[in-house]
Amino acid sequence: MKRPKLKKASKRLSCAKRFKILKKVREHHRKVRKEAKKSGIRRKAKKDIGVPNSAPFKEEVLREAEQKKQELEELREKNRLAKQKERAEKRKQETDGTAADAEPKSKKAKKEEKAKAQKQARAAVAKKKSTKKFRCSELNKVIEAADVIVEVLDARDPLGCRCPQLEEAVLKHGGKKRLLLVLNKIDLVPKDNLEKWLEYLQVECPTLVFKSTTCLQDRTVLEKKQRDASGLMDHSRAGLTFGRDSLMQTLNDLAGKECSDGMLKVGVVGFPNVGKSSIINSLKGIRVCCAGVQRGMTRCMQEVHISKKVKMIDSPAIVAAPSNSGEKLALRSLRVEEEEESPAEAARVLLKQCTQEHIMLQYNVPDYRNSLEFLTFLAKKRGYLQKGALPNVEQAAAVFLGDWTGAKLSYYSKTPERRGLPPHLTNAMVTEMHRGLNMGRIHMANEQIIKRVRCPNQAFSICFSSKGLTAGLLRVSEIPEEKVVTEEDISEQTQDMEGTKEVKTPDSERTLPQQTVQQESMCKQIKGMAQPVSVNTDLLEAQRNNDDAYDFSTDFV
Ligand SMILES: Nc1nc2c(ncn2[C@@H]2O[C@H](COP(=O)(O)OP(=O)(O)OP(=O)(O)O)[C@@H](O)[C@H]2O)c(=O)[nH]1
Repeated sequence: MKRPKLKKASKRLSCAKRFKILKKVREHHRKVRKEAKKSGIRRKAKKDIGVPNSAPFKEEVLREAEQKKQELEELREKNRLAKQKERAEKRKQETDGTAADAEPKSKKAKKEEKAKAQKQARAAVAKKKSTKKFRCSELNKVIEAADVIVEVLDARDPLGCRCPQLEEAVLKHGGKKRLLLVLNKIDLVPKDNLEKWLEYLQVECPTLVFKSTTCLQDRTVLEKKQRDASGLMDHSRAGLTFGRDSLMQTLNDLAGKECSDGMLKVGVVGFPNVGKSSIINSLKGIRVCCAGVQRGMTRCMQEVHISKKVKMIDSPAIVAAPSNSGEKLALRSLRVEEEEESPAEAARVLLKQCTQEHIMLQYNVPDYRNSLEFLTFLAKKRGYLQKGALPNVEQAAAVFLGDWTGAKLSYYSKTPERRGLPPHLTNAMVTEMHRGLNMGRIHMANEQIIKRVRCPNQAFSICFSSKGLTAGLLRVSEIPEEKVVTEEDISEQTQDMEGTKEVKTPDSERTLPQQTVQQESMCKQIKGMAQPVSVNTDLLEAQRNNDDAYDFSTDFV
């Protein structure tokens, strides 16, 4: 039997199917909109509903609208043309450099010139401050202003740090100015040696031992650390100060006795890198003066209030007299500073004053025949290499010299046999220097400090033969004129150097070493601008003798 036909298919759908369709539609619309947006088709503009026929004055309204439309179009066209013109002019100015553009340019140039002039002025001031004459005049100002002069001595070579001219300049005031010796860096010398030196110096002048903190931070860093919960107190060896109380007590005593206005001015003087600034920083408890391995960091006098009664004055280092022997000058790298001697030469002179075994032990290098070999070993060991993986002897020498004035190397000098007072001191002066000081308390404090401080073992320290007092220049007139290298000189020299580099002569064998020597000397003069890259002339020699050497004129096509 045939089945009856159904009336009509039902439109009923399951919900899932219905939602699926709706979703698909939405997606499709989204896609269309996206594509329309991409192709720049805007939404359909709203249809103007026009003016209904029933409106009164329909004709006038339409005419007015038309007029407005035309006006708007004209304005748009005008703007478009003006913009076009402006753009064309700008382009023209850019290519031709017309007057319109020259104005902002000249402003820029003026600004640049001003900045350059300011930079030059600053450089000139910095240069002036680094001259020996300026340093000397600043030191004289400190001596003049201070009631007490603290002469800082590096405990590793106390005699070499004493300047008879300075002591004379202080003592000539006949008791109005007091002189104190402070034996700093006591943590770098063996205890026995320190005690001997203290005994030796105390006979001539009141001496206090001191160990400065070498890792102080400035106020901002300190405050930040205090705020930070993890900021713990620095109890490391470098962070400890010894001798602060003793020195402060002595200065407070002097402030009570010597000072009428209640504020004792204490000038801190000495040769470069003996630790003048570090002592002031240690007394203050924060980093107020610049201290560091670099020589001659302090250039101007700087006053620091330590307490209500005591004010310290940091001073630039004493200028050493050129009449001093090479051995004395080498230790504090004084001639290297003036670029009168190369670091390698100063290192050679210094090595001659030391026992070879001690140097080998300290630097952990094998037996060496001469200073050059030692420096080569040191350069290899520390990885100071230059082009072609050759040991950089000059760098090794500079580091070696830095060690001798820095904060780590342990060496000591033996006390000389006493043969009376030095020529610049008299018995009356010595008595005057000890007047009013509680010497018993100072001795006790010194002993206590020596007991507490951790000193290196004599067996691991370098024994060094000191060459005695170092003469200094205290009169500005005695200092010879220095040639101040200006920025112009530098740029001229650099240009010359570039010129020398460009010279091409057929006989390259002769010109190459000459160029190198010129460049090296120039580089030495332009300190800080470039690192001298020394060329191993032996290598060049070897290349010249090498028959198989690559010939560019024949092999290179
Ligand atoms: N181990 C040790 N190092 C110290 C001590 N005092 C200073 N130093 C280090 O010696 C170096 C020189 O210290 P400075 O305070 O800059 O010496 P300065 O005499 O003020 O130097 P200039 O201002 O350049 O003349 C720094 O690297 C200090 O960390 C000390 O008591 N012990």
